[in-house]
Amino acid sequence: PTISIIVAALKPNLGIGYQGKLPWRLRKEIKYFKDITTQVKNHDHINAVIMGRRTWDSIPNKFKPLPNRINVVLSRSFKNEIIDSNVIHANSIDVALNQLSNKDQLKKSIERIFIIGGAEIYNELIHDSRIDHLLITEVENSNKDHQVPIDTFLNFPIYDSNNNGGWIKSSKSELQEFAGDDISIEDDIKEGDFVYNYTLWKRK
Ligand SMILES: NC(=O)C1=CN([C@@H]2O[C@H](COP(=O)(O)OP(=O)(O)OC[C@H]3O[C@@H](n4cnc5c(N)ncnc54)[C@H](OP(=O)(O)O)[C@@H]3O)[C@@H](O)[C@H]2O)C=CC1
Ligand SMILES: CCc1nc(N)nc(N)c1C#CCc1cc(OC)cc(-c2ccc3c(c2)OCO3)c1
Repeated sequence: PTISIIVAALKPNLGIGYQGKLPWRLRKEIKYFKDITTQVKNHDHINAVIMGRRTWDSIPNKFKPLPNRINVVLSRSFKNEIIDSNVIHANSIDVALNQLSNKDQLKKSIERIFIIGGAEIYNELIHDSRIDHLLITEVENSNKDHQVPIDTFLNFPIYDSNNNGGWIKSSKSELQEFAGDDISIEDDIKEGDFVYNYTLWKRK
């Protein structure tokens, strides 16, 4: 299965969190995240989401485990175990990927794997050659008089003019193809002071 990082980040500094939570509540963005991480082409398959322990802790209980997806939580103090049919604990990304490839212990085979945060996980895995795609929701603040409190940032090389870490932004039609026709990819979505766009990045 392909492995994609999926993240919503405030330009230009790529802020992604504040005091352990999301810095914003973007209704349509949450639906996009749910749809794109849940949707499978083959209904005998299921997708997996991999997240750091702090992100797991920060998701409100009523929303976790994220439904219709295998939830893998990473912690260095976890034993590697299957908690229930949809929750797996792992103490490294390698163990997590091995558990997901172990067909006989999973009811359905995995179609896509999404790395869903947070900062520590993103900033480690952006350098991992196993990551195939970046799905970045580029968020901008349209109200110059309103500062957005942020304390957590991505360290992604992709916007550096010279090297951009070998990543290149795909066209909107390539993103639409990745998402499939059931997911509408709107441009310049406005919610409150925020304007945001969904983007797909591939390796050169
Ligand atoms: N804007 C967005 O799209 C998103 C933003 N966020 C934000 O990110 C922030 C959380 O990020 P952050 O605090 O960095 O925490 P993370 O969610 O990245 O979790 C960090 C924890 O994951 C475990 N971990 C990290 N690397 C490894 C590894 N290689 N192997 C095993 N376990 C590992 C450790 O757990 P342990 O300490 O137990 O060993 C570590 O403390 C929050 O503000 C959240 O809202 C999160 C998701 C999406
Ligand atoms: C949903 C935000 C998001 N967008 C994108 N583009 N990529 C991501 N990786 C994420 C994420 C995430 C993890 C997360 C963190 C969180 O608080 C820190 C809450 C949720 C969350 C997950 C499901 C929800 C929901 C919130 O509200 C309604 O349903 C989900």
